Amino acid sequence: MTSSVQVNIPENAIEAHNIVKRFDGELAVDGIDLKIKKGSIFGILGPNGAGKTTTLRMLLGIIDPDEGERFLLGSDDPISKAHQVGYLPEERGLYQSMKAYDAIAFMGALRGLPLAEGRKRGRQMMENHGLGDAIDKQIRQLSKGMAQTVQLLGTIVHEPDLIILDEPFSGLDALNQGKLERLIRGQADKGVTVIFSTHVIAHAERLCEEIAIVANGKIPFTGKVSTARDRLRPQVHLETRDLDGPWRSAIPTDCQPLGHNWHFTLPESGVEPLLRALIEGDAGIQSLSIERPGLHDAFVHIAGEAVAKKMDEDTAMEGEAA
Ligand SMILES: Nc1ncnc2c1ncn2[C@@H]1O[C@H](COP(=O)(O)OP(=O)(O)OP(=O)(O)O)[C@@H](O)[C@H]1O
Repeated sequence: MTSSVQVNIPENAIEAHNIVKRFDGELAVDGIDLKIKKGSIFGILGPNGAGKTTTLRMLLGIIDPDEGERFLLGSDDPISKAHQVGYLPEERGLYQSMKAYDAIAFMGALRGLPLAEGRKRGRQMMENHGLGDAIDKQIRQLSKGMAQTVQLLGTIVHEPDLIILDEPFSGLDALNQGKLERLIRGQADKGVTVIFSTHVIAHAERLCEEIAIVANGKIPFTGKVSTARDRLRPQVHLETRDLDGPWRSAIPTDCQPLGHNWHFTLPESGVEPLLRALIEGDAGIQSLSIERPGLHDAFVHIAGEAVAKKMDEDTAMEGEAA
């Protein structure tokens, strides 16, 4: 019997220290560090092949890292915590001949929930998620989106403390993606930790307080979405009546107007000195907007153009396939 080490890290659902995984000598995950707070929604963001699934599998204990260590709910033996964890793998699949509510109960039973209780909860959950008409239907009779929702309900039917979802939005239409976002928020509101991987920046931006950006088996950034965005300075878009005047010194010297429009990075001194100079210098402001960069811009800055382009292509390809 192997003994497991319990560490007291109450604030973190997951900790990984320098975990490495090679397949046939090739590095799939190259020394990743992660800390994921309990009760948070955490996004693992990166293009296909970046190492997201391999990382999740190591965190769950489905595969072991070649190097490094990871703790799931405080244990270095993640499998021992399986009853407290819900996992939606990237490969979807349910027994086609099972009734929908039974499929949910079956998944719960695999995580220790008595079948009768799973059936009761399965029926209730389907009602609550607008699938009341499909409760007694076989999986093969459901649409792809409905089957995926049933699988997701089966992932959470045993009321886990930690939910790990691998590309949960893949293959869902916009309506079902919205429903899934609400379900994830609802779980987090109950104090459940939700970790999901995605190659769609918008989902991470809408849902997560914290993210990890994964590129080529490494994590070039992990932390708050707002911290990632703050790595880039806001952009100023200004239209002036005049083209010259004392206010001109407030605009970076290398910025040339396009007609009467100026586009530049907000100077370090911030918004107020700029506004004061424009007003007191009588620039005749026709329009002014100051835009904080979004997560997409931050992603390009952190992961590089090539990785961002690959991720945009993955998203576009999926859109075509859906
Ligand atoms: N079982 C395996 N055997 C060999 N190579 C693997 C195996 N699993 C993953 N890899 C390789 O490891 C790298 C990382 O794959 P991984 O599936 O973790 O990426 P990902 O970011 O989850 O992308 P995707 O969403 O496409 O699965 C890829 O080069 C992949 O081909």
